[in-house]
Amino acid sequence: MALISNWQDLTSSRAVRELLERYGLRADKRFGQNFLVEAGYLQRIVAAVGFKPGERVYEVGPGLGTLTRALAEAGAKVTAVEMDRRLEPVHAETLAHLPVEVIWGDALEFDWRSIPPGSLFAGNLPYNIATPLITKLLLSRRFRCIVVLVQKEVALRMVAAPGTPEYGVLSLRIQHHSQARRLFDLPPGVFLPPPKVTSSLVRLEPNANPDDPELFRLIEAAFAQRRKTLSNALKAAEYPPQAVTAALVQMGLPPQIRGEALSLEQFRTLHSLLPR
Ligand SMILES: C[S@@+](CC[C@H](N)C(=O)[O-])C[C@H]1O[C@@H](n2cnc3c(N)ncnc32)[C@H](O)[C@@H]1O
Repeated sequence: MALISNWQDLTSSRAVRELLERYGLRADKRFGQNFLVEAGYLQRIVAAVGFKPGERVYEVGPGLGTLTRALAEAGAKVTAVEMDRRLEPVHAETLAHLPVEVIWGDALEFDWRSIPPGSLFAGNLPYNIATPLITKLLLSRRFRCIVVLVQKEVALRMVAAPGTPEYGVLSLRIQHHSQARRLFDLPPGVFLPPPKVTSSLVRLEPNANPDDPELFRLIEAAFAQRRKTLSNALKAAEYPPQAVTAALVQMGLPPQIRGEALSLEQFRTLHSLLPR
């Protein structure tokens, strides 16, 4: 049986099945393990990161090391955070002699503020941690580019415009901290095992905006009860109703407007008009 000697060796279902079998492993659902097994998509992900030769890329969830290896063979140094320790002996084969450092642990617990500003990120993210992880990456303010493979439904929420069903707190969080683009979709069949849903690649270019907890308290209150008017939703969260009404008038917005109709800019204005 051939050992893994380049990244293409990891890009077929058969090779990945053999590799798992050889190490007595099964993809573990609890860790969101769906391994990417299609070379063309991997190349497009590597290209989307846009690193210079020798630059470091931070990755979460290297899994068998497929994307990790593709990044390293394309000239990146990689620091990857992986939670599933069972993969350690696999990496000894798949990532041998490459400029890759693996940190074992939960990516949600990792101190992303400890890495240099202007860093790059790439990851085929486990579905269950995608949203909190992306939020943490943005709040760290350490990245100039973040490329993530997520469920299409999450990608649509990330890039949604006001007034659409997908628009919500995540869309506004992403917009506050970055410019986001959904680059392309990946069908379930390019993963092993195939997930139930389509995935999408999203590229974020973070800006320098710090967190604004008070603005996001307002936004969360506005979306806590989506079907209510903005005024009622904010009243329920104990914002002073008269001040909200006056602010809406000043902004030229109808009293019955719902939170989902407001852009980030409008939420910022509303926030500035309400008493602290
Ligand atoms: C969707 S797989 C991606 C594997 C590989 N990068 C690929 O593209 O084939 C997600 C990976 O994240 C790892 N993982 C799950 N939860 C994690 C966590 N909280 N912190 C770090 N890694 C995690 C899983 O063990 C798995 O290797």
